Amino acid sequence: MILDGSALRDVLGVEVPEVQVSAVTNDSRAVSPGSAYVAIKGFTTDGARFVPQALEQGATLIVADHPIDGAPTAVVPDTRAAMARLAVAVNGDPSKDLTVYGITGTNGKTTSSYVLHGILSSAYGAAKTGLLSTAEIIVGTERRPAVRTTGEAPLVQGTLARMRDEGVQYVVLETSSHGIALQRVAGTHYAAALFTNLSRDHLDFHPTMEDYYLTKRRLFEWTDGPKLANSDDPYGARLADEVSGTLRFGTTTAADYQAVAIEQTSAGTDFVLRTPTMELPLHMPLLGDYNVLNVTGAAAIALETGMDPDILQRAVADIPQVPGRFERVPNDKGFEVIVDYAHTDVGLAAVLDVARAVTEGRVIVVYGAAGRRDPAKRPKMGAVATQKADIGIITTDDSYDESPEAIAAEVKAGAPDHEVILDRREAIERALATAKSGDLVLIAGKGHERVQHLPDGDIDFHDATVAAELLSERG
Ligand SMILES: CC(=O)N[C@H]1[C@@H](OP(=O)(O)OP(=O)(O)OC[C@H]2O[C@@H](n3ccc(=O)[nH]c3=O)[C@H](O)[C@@H]2O)O[C@H](CO)[C@@H](O)[C@@H]1O[C@H](C)C(=O)N[C@@H](C)C(=O)N[C@H](CCC(=O)O)C(=O)O
Ligand SMILES: Nc1ncnc2c1ncn2[C@@H]1O[C@H](COP(=O)(O)OP(=O)(O)OP(=O)(O)O)[C@@H](O)[C@H]1O
Repeated sequence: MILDGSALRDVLGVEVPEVQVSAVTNDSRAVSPGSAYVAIKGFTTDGARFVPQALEQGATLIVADHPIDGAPTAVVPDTRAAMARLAVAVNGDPSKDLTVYGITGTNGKTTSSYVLHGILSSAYGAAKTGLLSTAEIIVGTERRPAVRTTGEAPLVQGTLARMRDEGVQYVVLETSSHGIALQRVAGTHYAAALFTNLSRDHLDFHPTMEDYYLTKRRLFEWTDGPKLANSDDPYGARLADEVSGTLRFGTTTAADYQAVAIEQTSAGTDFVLRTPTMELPLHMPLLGDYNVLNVTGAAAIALETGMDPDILQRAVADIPQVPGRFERVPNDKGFEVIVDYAHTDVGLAAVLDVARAVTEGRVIVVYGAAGRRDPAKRPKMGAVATQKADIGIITTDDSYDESPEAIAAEVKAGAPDHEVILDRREAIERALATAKSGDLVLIAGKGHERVQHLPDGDIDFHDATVAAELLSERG
């Protein structure tokens, strides 16, 4: 849509010069003629520095929190809020025509999002469904890798508009706390919301756990339709108490949607979903207690938004592999090689429990901790790996500008017996060389990711591909 001066004044609620705007971005490098460039004061730099580039590339309007000499500027009190409002308006408020399911929580967002997307695709057809997630953005049958969990508002609203225009109806929007706090999803109409759990993470961004929780709670405050919270989790139980209309899911009798009679089989997991009105036996191809919770939440939201139970039952049986989540690397060596995205102490503990449950042999884990993020979790990850695996090799995750040696030393503080091999390929190679028939090698931390961020720059690295290469080199 093209917004003229008067439409822009309505959207922004401030004085705007007589200009026309057909797109919006906060990245000067992405400005095309007719764009509004929103100059955001970021955590590392000030977007105002890039106004000359934006103008040179054809920006017709600058949105900033202060007047900018020689540029047609709208001065707003909050640039991120203004960007969200512009992104909604310029894309014709796409979420009002879609059924958007928001999924938030510390662990299990991506898995729950894929599970719900898989269920919706089987029930309503792939062409009718979409997904914005950490791993991929899926529009109908087209898939592409995502850059972050919840992109900036122009990406979110632009993708929702494309979905609307291509006939998609049901959209799963993985919603991170950064996404909520930095207004990346502001103005989105959520038809339903799901909360998986909350544990220590992102404390480099949120000053306290309370702030982290309250940020996630906002998603539930915005949602008019069905809201489901995991009542096995203390924060989920609190959320259900605090936001009226929230239903509970979990494995205890406190839950409105309760998973009972859980049995792991070699082909997956069987359980019965006890709902307020029926008992629905379900079989899913996924392993692990946490996936029972992920599927229970997704199934509950599907039923609460009107899905037929028989259709749901078939859809759950057909849930596809989630990229990088307990992903098997096929091989003929007699041991299992699994890639998993677990990158917190809680996630690592959960996936190591699954690894232990499905193997008769030893569990060998290759793991590390990322740079920039909450350093307090590093020794905790070491302690969890020591407690739950037979052999541990500490390696480099995404260290960004932090020293890989220093991060590994912090992890090792919790795992004094674990060897440190900083080169991730070498660490994986050592684990594969150590494994014997019946063992399970778990490569944890990076899941679906295809790039490793290191102090000297980014390199291509995809755990499943590297493991497959090393396995074939071993003959
Ligand atoms: C803390 C955070 O989220 N930061 C994001 C934020 O950075 P920022 O606001 O500090 O931006 P900045 O780098 O200081 O730059 C200021 C402004 O100048 C602009 N700029 C900059 C350079 C240039 O040449 N031209 C230009 O216009 C930038 O686009 C930005 O608007 O805006 C940038 C542009 O969109 C993001 O790239 C950046 O994500 C960083 C890289 C990041 O790592 N974010 C992570 C923490 C994140 O968002 N994670 C969550 C949660 C994941 C989870 O659940 O685990 C997610 O949703 O992915
Ligand atoms: N419900 C859950 N509870 C605890 N751990 C889980 C749960 N679901 C998945 N996990 C573990 O956490 C890892 C990350 O899962 P997933 O990618 O679904 O979470 P996420 O919330 O999307 O993470 P991120 O926000 O970092 O993208 C998985 O690989 C698995 O090991």
